[in-house]
Amino acid sequence: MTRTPVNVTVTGAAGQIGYALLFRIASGHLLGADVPVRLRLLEIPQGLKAAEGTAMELDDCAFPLLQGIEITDDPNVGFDGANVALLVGARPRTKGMERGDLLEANGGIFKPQGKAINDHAADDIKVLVVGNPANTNALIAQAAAPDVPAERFTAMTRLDHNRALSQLAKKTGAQVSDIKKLTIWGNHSATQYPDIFHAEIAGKNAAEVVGDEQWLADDFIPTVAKRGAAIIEARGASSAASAANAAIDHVHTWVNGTAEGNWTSMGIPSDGSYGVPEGLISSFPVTTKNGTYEIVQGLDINEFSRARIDASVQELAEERDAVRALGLI
Ligand SMILES: NC(=O)C1=CN([C@@H]2O[C@H](COP(=O)(O)OP(=O)(O)OC[C@H]3O[C@@H](n4cnc5c(N)ncnc54)[C@H](O)[C@@H]3O)[C@@H](O)[C@H]2O)C=CC1
Ligand SMILES: O=C([O-])CC(=O)C(=O)O
Repeated sequence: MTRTPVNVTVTGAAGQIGYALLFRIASGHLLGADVPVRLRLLEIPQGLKAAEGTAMELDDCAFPLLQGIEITDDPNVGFDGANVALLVGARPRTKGMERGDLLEANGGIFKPQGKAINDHAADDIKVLVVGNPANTNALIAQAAAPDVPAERFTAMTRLDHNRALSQLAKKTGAQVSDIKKLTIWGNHSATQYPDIFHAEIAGKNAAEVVGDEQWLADDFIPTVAKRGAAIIEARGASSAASAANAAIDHVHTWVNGTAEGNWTSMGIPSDGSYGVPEGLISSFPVTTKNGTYEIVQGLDINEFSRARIDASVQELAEERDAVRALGLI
């Protein structure tokens, strides 16, 4: 194997998403079947023992691509030389709790991690924040890393994107692989807006194929937006395997590119496109190529969509103002 190993840091490695994520990173699903990886598992002291157990299991898989595992509770060590950082460790939302409640508890985690990324990560660092509230946690980490290009901090809305693909496929009888150009706008929260007006199903406009605005408003959008809560209700724990899968998809697409004629959804710092205030980390339709991404421009936003995008962006602005008031950004 001639390629240089890529250093991948995973925080919250001993948690349920970590357990579903690490084996897929080590087996080549994150970066590619020919890319060796070195894993850094960052945990809090109480999580170290369980992380060691997971590392033992990773050893026991004898993954040919896995060139080392290091476990630490020190962010300065955890992010040293990191090329990819998956910030998963956070306090998960429990029954009846909204994401806003989590802002303060999680702010204390993401500020020091952002600083450690600033001081120690590799120059090409790419950051995906999974831990909720993901968009605003990404903003906190980014604000603490002024030397890292702002666009390297992203938040995960790929799970929402995948959920929307699946719901739309079910409704129309299409295969997921027939659906292209679906978009999640805004926050990874109940205000998010899954938009099918530009989506295509086997080349036909998805909104026209569905032809049922009431289903969109009263069924599709709330089902996708509240899926996280529905999983918690059913499982007694928040989404784990599907979240890990979406994290793999997010980074894989960022690094390896979107297919011609398609796009994906990522929470990224706004450049002001589509009226989203600059700097907010909001989900947009993006294409990716050679490890960079671009917002898809020039989409017509109808009234139905405009109101929903604005509502989610308003929530992001409120979260930003709240963490600003707490001195976290
Ligand atoms: N963006 C998205 O689509 C989704 C986000 N999530 C979020 O992902 C996060 C993780 O979820 P789970 O793995 O289920 O939680 P979990 O509670 O099973 O694991 C979290 C782990 O993070 C660790 N941790 C806490 N603070 C840390 C710190 N400062 N540094 C390093 N590790 C730390 C804990 O010790 C624990 O092992 C939650 O915030 C959850 O809400 C979950 C599903 C989807
Ligand atoms: O709702 C939660 O807390 C977990 C989550 O983000 C999701 O499943 O989308």
